[in-house]
Formats: sequence, C-alpha cells, structure tokens
Amino acid sequence: MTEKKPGAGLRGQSAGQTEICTVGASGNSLRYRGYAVDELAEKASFNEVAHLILKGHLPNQDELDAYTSRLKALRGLPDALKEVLERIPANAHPMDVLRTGCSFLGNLETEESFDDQQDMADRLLATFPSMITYWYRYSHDGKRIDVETDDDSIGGHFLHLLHGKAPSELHARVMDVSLILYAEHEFNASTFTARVCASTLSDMHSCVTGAIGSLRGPLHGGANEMAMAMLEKYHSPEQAREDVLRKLEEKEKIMGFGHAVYREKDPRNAIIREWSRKLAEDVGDDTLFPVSEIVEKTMWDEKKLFANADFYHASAYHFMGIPTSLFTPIFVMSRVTGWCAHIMEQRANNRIIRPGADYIGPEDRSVPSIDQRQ
Ligand SMILES: CC(=O)SCCNC(=O)CCNC(=O)[C@H](O)C(C)(C)COP(=O)(O)OP(=O)(O)OC[C@H]1O[C@@H](n2cnc3c(N)ncnc32)[C@H](O)[C@@H]1OP(=O)(O)O
Ligand SMILES: O=C([O-])CC(=O)C(=O)O
Repeated sequence: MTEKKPGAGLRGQSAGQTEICTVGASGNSLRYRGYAVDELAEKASFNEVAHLILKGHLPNQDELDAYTSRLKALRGLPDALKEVLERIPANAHPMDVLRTGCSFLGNLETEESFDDQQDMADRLLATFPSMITYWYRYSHDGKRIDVETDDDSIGGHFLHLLHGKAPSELHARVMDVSLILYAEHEFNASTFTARVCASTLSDMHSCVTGAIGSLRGPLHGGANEMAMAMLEKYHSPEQAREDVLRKLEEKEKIMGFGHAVYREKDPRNAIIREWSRKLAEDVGDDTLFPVSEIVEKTMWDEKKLFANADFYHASAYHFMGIPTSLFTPIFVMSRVTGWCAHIMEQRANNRIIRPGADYIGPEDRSVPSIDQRQ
C-alpha cells in the first residue's frame, strides 16, 4: 500500500446529515430510508424504490400505478436532443453520451424554479434509458428507434430498446434488482459531487451532469466495465487464478473489489451474484461464472478483499447480452434517483459546501525577478 497523506479522501469523516440512506451503520448493512436493501430487492420493484427514494415513502398500489404511468409518459426525447445524440460518434464513451445528453436536456427543459425539482428528477429518470439506447442504436445499427415502449419497468424498457424486443421475465427481473441495488449509497463520490454543486444553488441538470462525470471513473461506477474487461480474458478458472495472483504480486488493482466504507463485505454482492448464477444456468455458461467465482475466492484468500456491487454485475449484464460499454450508464439510470434525492435534501437545508484545507506548501516568500528563477 502506498502511504497516503493524513486526511486523504476525507475517509471516515462525516460531511453532513442525511435521511435517505445508511451505509454500514450496523456492520455491512445498507438501508434506504430504513428498509434493508436485501428486503427491497426481494419484495419491491425499482419503480417502488425510486418512489421511496425520491418521494420519501414506499407507494401504495394507487401511487405506484400513477408513478409507473407517469414515468412511462416521460420517456420521449425532444427532436433537438435526438439530433445532438446522432452527432456523437459510435466510438464515444457512453458515459460521455449521457453527460452530454443530461447537459443538453438542461438547455431545452431548464429548471427555472426549485418548485419543479420533483418533475426534473422524474424526467431524468425516465429519459436516461431512452437517451443511451437512442444514441447506441443510431450510432451502431444506423436505426432511429422509437423510444416509447409500453414496458412498465425501466430495466425492461432499456433491454427492449437495446435488443429491439421485449425481454424475458428473468432478464426484466434481474435488471429491476440491479437498478434497486445501485439506486442509492449515501455520500459516495458521485452523490457528493451532486451535493457540492447543489450547495451553490445550481440547477438539477448541472448537479447530475457533474455526478455522471464522477461516476465514470474506474474507482467508482466504471469498475463494472473494468471487471468485465479482465474477466473476459480468462478461458478457465486456473488461468484466472494465476493471473490474479500475478496482478496482486505486481500491486495491480483488481476492479470490482474493496470498498471505502464496508470492511468485510458489500451486502449487494451476494444478491447480484445469485442472479448472475441463475443467468449463467439460463445461458448454459461454464466459463464466465466459474472464472468470476475463482477470482472472488482468490481475492479473499490472498488479500481479504471482497467483491463489491460492481463485480458480479459484470457477468450478469454480459449474460443478458448488454455490451460492456453500457454497464456504467445502467448505473446512471439507477443512481439518478439517489442523486436527485440528495440534491433536494441539500437544498432543503442548504449552506454552501466549502471545507477548509491544511496547508502543507512552502513558507511565505517573495516573488524573485525572472532572471533569478531556476
Ligand atoms: C459501486 C462502487 O463504486 S464500489 C467501488 C468500485 N471500485 C472498484 O472496484 C475499484 C477497485 N477498488 C478500489 O480501488 C478501492 O478499494 C476503493 C476505491 C473502492 C476504496 O478505496 P480506499 O477507501 O482507499 O480503500 P482501502 O483504504 O480499503 O484500501 C487500502 C489498500 O487496499 C488495497 N486495495 C483496495 N482495493 C483493492 C483492489 N481492488 N485491488 C487490489 N488492492 C486493493 C490497496 O493496497 C489499497 O491501497 P492503495 O489505494 O494505496 O492502492
Ligand atoms: O459508496 C461508495 O463509495 C461507492 C459505492 O459503493 C456506491 O456508490 O454504490
């Protein structure tokens, strides 16, 4: 481990209060507004969880029906946004596409007043799957797709647009669970980015655009893509184990492992691993899932490092035929709920976020003339 200067990463320091989520409050727990993520992933849909996070409570049946209809009605993209998406090249990173899409939508549907914040959040939640698949299908298949499907779930809608046909029940459920697992995680880097931006009283699209930029990095949301890039190189568990040992010997980071807050396990891992196992059976996989398992075991045996939420998302998404470059955009489609809830919470009790710093640079000195400088 490289020695970090004291205070690096603000690790372990509280940076404010929240009612939305607790991470690791009791051991390795994760709760959204008091509900354990395991229970939500078993008993709820992502639309219910989005309602919980954004509106503050689990919806009753009437509220859920109304919310589902509302989100479905908000899926369309303005023509000007479609034109912009069509100009983004096929080799662009899909996270850059969403960053641009979010920012451009902010020009067309600007948040004029914070009274509109719930509408802004719903619109972003409804349009991210449309934006990413519209661009992907146009740039890769030359097709201008109709982004308004009749699927109730956001995950099912995304798979429908991506593959041009309604997903199986299994795939729609896995996507729904995946979106539940990724929805919210307290003061993680992207959410904190959104809150810092919100604290200047900026608009919702600016806050979310910044958050997308933070999520893109391989130490955060980008890890699911990096994990897949590693896993797909292995043809057998033996080869995977040997290569991971070599990487550890060479002090390489293994993406999809470790966490800034959890110390023993990430509670989301067991859930997505189980769904990945089901998908592996469904497609008759005998390589990727066993390879993932041996990497997980080797990391634990050698380093006591556990798989985080990102690791088995790689194989799960792959089994559903999702291109690797779209993995992190799916995270955006989900985490936008958490981001927007935090932006609203920040606004409700706002003071500009402006921490201090411990200065460790040179003592005071005077400016030498240019011929005296080295
Ligand atoms: C949904 C999410 O965003 S979950 C996070 C997704 N990110 C990843 O999977 C990227 C890989 N993991 C990591 O880089 C880190 O574990 C992070 C960024 C998640 C957490 O970082 P930190 O809080 O600094 O980690 P922590 O203090 O526990 O790690 C200490 C040391 O453990 C080791 N370590 C931690 N994670 C790993 C890993 N994945 N592979 C190898 N060694 C690791 C390193 O030696 C690290 O020291 P270094 O930063 O000097 O290299
Ligand atoms: O909390 C974190 O640092 C990263 C994480 O797991 C998430 O954002 O889901």
